[in-house]
Amino acid sequence: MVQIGVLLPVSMQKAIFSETSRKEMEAIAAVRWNETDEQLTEEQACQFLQGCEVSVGSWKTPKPSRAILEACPEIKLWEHAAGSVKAFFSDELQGKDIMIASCAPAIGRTVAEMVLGEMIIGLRRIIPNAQSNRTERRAPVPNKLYLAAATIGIIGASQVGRYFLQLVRPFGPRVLLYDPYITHEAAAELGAAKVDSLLELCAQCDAITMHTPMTESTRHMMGAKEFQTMKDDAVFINSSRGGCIDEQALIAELQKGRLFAFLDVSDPEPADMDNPIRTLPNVIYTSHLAGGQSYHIGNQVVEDLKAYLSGQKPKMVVTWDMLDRLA
Ligand SMILES: NC(=O)C1=CN([C@@H]2O[C@H](COP(=O)(O)OP(=O)(O)OC[C@H]3O[C@@H](n4cnc5c(N)ncnc54)[C@H](O)[C@@H]3O)[C@@H](O)[C@H]2O)C=CC1
Ligand SMILES: O=C(O)C(=O)CO
Repeated sequence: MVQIGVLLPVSMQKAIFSETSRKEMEAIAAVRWNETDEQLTEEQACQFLQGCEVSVGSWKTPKPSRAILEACPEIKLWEHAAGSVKAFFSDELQGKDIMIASCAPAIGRTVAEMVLGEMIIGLRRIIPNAQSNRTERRAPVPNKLYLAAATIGIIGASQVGRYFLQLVRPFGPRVLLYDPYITHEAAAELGAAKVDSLLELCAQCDAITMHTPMTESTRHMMGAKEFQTMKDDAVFINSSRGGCIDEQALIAELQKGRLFAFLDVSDPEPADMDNPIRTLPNVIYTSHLAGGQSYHIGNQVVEDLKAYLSGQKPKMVVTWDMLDRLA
């Protein structure tokens, strides 16, 4: 039986593996579980992974370093029980015969669910109304929008963006998509209309959600011009990376009371204590909790292992050529 080493600390194992997925994994492989809640050192990981063909790690475990791969030459698959794996691709990995799989698809579902909730809450003006009801006997019912009547915009046809599209489609909004790497036809198949200009998306949408990776081309892509072009009272949601937006430019618009923002990320992260996104009434700032840990991740780990053991590829194998477009 193939030997699998699960480097994850016990608390994370509990958060992502249900009893069922744990048993499923034990039925298909000889699983060595890390029995501590400590973050293993690279040296401990080298010991732990002796004889293993698959390693299951995350951010709270050592990365697939040259030292580990040389000490444990049987390792062929490094399963990352989390999202972005870009940081793994250092020169250390060049020439190493290892497949790196990411659980970004599983995390995407969790993020998309939160974005859907935020968009509904934002469009219905639930938060300002409830805030006013703290001091007013009956705060006026504001002009609010239902999803079916709204035009919404997605920046980045990413996995999160696509899951979000799946979730939101039944509500019937008009959906615009901005992503230079997708064709108009592919966008239409997803149920969205591709726009070629970000400003056009900003001008037309009642709510915009951002799902790009942090790259050279996305740094501050939502800047002063874009935020100023957004409609009054539009909702802006960022659960991607803080650096994808010019936070100061957004704050300037928020201070005019024009927009309502949900920010799950900031730049830097966490935001400084005196950052206005913590106190402005028209911002909900959360501490990078959209993805989190869920059974979706453990389920994907098991599915990926099954695929690997039957000679197929895990759901998302990340290769060098994908990195400049990836989160
Ligand atoms: N808040 C949280 O807990 C989480 C945040 N994230 C973040 O969400 C974002 C999306 O993640 P995934 O869905 O995994 O991304 P992904 O890697 O699946 O997709 C990235 C998408 O961005 C598009 N893109 C690249 N450059 C672009 C540009 N200049 N303009 C427009 N689109 C561009 C690509 O074509 C691709 O469709 C990432 O920043 C990721 O780090 C992901 C998971 C959890
Ligand atoms: O996977 C990611 O990119 C995350 O932000 C995890 O929360």
